[in-house]
Amino acid sequence: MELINESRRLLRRSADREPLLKNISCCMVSIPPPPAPPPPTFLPKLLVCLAMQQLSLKAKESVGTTIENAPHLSLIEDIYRWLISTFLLWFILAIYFNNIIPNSNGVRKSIFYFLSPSYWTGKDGNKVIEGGLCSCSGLIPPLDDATPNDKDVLTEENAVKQQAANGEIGINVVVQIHGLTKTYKGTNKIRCCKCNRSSPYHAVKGIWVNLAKDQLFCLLGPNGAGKTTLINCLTGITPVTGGDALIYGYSVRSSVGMSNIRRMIGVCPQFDILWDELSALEHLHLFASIKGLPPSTIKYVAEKSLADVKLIAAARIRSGSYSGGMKRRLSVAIALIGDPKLVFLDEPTAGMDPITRRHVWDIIEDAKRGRAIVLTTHSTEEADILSDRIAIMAKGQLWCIGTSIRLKSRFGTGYVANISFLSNTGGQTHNVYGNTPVYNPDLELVKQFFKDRLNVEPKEEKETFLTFTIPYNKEKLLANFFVELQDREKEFGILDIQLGLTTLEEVFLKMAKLAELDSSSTEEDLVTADLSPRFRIQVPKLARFVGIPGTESSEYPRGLMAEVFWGEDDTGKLYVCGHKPVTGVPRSAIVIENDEPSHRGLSDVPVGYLIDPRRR
Ligand SMILES: Nc1ncnc2c1ncn2[C@@H]1O[C@H](COP(=O)(O)OP(=O)(O)OP(=O)(O)O)[C@@H](O)[C@H]1O
Repeated sequence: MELINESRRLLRRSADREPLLKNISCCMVSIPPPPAPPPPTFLPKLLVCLAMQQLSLKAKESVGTTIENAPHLSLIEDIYRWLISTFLLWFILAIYFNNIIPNSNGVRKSIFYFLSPSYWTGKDGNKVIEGGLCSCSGLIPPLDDATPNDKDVLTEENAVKQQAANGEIGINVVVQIHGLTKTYKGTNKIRCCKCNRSSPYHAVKGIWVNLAKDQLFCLLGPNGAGKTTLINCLTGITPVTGGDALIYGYSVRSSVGMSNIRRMIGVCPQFDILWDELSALEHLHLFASIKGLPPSTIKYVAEKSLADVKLIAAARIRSGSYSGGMKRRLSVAIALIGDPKLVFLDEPTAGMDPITRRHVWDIIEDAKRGRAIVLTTHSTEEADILSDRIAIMAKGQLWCIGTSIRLKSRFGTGYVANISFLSNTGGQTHNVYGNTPVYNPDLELVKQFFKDRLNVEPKEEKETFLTFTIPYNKEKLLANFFVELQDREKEFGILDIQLGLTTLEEVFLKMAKLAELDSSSTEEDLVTADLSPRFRIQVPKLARFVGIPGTESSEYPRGLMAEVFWGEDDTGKLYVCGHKPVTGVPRSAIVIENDEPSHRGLSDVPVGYLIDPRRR
């Protein structure tokens, strides 16, 4: 308004009118002769203001003229033409920038993507790329072609490779993953005239696996194993860097394939993607419409889905006010709506109470029919109950694959026998259900019985129970052993005997440990530092006082040492950022660790040893 008032004031001054008109005619086409509009500012909002102003001014002047002769109408037409053209310009720019600016997953199209014919034809080749606009991506180091450590993973890999070589996909196979690799590029970002480089990270390292129809395939793994990355690659959220995956025969590497895949899949992402302002019912209506359900069925389908996930009572409440568990249930309902042929559930029951979780398990169990489900979870119980096949993933690789029983029998420590005893309080023996005096529990006798017959010691021992782990090689003895144990129940004061396989959790922990050991054997735990022009050594990470090997002399019989200081670079890597002057190791100092350099160092640079100069 200030601008309009200012322009009015200017217009009143006839001396200023001439140059102002010139200005206007430069910037706005076909503007009729005076009275001229105020100076253009190129803002569409202002164009509307101008139009309104002109309309009110001219409406007064046009009193008594016919509508055709009204002089202000052509001006308003021009202004609207400008509005439409600027709208189109902004709209096209919005689409362009939306495509070239990286999304939350760092994925974008190339700057000249619109020049590629594939963009317009929809044929293959219209690929997305990763990285920021102002960052130069580093080179991706090649991934070593590692052979799986586990024989079942290797068998699966060979079977898929064989099928891929013959170009065949089994009748029941829904997803065929061909050596899928995902490497997050290290980027060089320029910040404050400084170039920060982050190193590339192999999140998924060449996975070969077939996923079948009517089955739930579970990916178990510790944090950062690469489960979500694998799902993101299969759902097209993030582009793969190597290998491929065929979903119902369509490749995830092709944009056409991906658009066909998207029509067949349902996804429950790890983090709920919901609109706070919409209710559960509105969400389901929206997704049902997007998935192309006939409008006449949408209401019924949406209400049924809500009933399945027990959200009927909250159907019309805005999702912004839902609890975490309610949001997860809504996300599960969204993933299953529209009868998708393949469903990805990324930690679907995270944050749910045990009752709701069990209810969602029933829904997932029912949903298996006629489709394949890929589930990631941290709950071994959930994996055990729901899965037809389980793969344990760590450090981007599969460490084992198979049914729950197969994994337990291959990687579990054996059978677990839990023997519960009657409680023995205050010299009186009681049945746990009442006060009826019963036989005295004799834990020692039972321990001896296990020792004599199976040669096993209790793994856990409490006043009222004993737990034994029985190795698989004793399997043949078990039938007679437990018959005898049951016969002597009263003599031993046993209340209950339970025999089971080792838990999936044990298998999970074992695999996670194996992966950890494997990576720590290859990861660097030494940092090279120059303690002076003379002394270049490898310093154990976070060491404070470091002895310099080979510096013993008559002056310093225990050699030289330095106190070092640590810093972290922008990528989180530790480096020696400083040190105190090199001095002799005090006589009283204690050497904490002095591994042979050949065991720890990978180069010719000697490895410093840890010392504590203050301890005596
Ligand atoms: N956009 C990204 N850029 C760089 N590294 C990433 C990116 N996304 C994930 N990573 C890294 O890839 C690895 C695998 O991450 P991912 O989220 O797939 O693990 P996850 O198994 O799903 O873990 P969680 O169980 O915690 O969800 C992690 O080390 C993570 O830091």
